[in-house]
Amino acid sequence: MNDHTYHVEEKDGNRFVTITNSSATCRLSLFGGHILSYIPARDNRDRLWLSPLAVLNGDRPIRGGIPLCWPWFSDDHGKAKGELPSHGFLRTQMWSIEQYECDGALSEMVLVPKTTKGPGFDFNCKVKLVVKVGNTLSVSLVTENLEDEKAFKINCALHTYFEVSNIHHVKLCGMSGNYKDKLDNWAVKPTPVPYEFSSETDRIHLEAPSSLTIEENQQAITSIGSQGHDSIVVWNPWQAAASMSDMDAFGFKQMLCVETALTKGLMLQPRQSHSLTQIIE
Ligand SMILES: O=P(O)(O)OC[C@H]1O[C@@H](O)[C@H](O)[C@@H](O)[C@@H]1O
Repeated sequence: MNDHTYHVEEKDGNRFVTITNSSATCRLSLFGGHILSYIPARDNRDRLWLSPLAVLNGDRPIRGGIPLCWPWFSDDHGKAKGELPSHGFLRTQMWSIEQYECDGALSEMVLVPKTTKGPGFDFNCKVKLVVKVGNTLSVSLVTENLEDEKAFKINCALHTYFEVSNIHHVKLCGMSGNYKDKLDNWAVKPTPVPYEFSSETDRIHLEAPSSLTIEENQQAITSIGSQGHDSIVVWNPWQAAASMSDMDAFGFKQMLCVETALTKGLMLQPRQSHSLTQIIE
């Protein structure tokens, strides 16, 4: 492997791509178009958390990294809960590489899913994931409406699991306004100040800051830029991790999901395109 290429490895019916350049290494799974790790060369520290129990063979969505939610978020698909897959169907299909470029320090890969149609969504559109690996990791989920006359509604999210050393010492900085609390029947509550974590957390923040920072022990460890979103989702399962088969009971201590999301329903007009971007520094 040289600095200007990427490497593909086949394992357990899945294909894994490693992009390496002078700035960073990024590993992704073609099942789900799913980024698994992002390690800048300057400090060799993975910014993403991947569950040691994650299932990577395509049997189920991958726990950790950057799952892609599309064309709906969570169970907001208009049908009874469980009738359609939570977070949509992009994260459970094979993707392929459409384009790749690298100048030695910055690599850009474009991936496309096998299909954009599935139960619950039957519109003509193009979806692509644009991954830029350099001193920052930039991920854009782009949706283009290819219908001649029909508009359609989408929600989506870059459901990123950030690695932390100990959630008890973590603060999320830069958030304001109200959030809807899924754990309290969607009650609307003010964002806590300081924003710390001591129990299960599942919140849709209704304001959409373009810049957030995860601090640990008063030190900024990861910055999160967001574009094209209307909300930010913050999730940590805490004790509920114990009942998840792909997460160990104490895995919640090492992760925090901060998700750049569209949850309010975006109407995409014919020939219009939308890009949801997260930039990790
Ligand atoms: O287990 P999943 O389907 O990957 O979802 C994980 C979590 O994803 C979050 O985005 C949701 O707000 C939570 O309610 C959900 O539990």
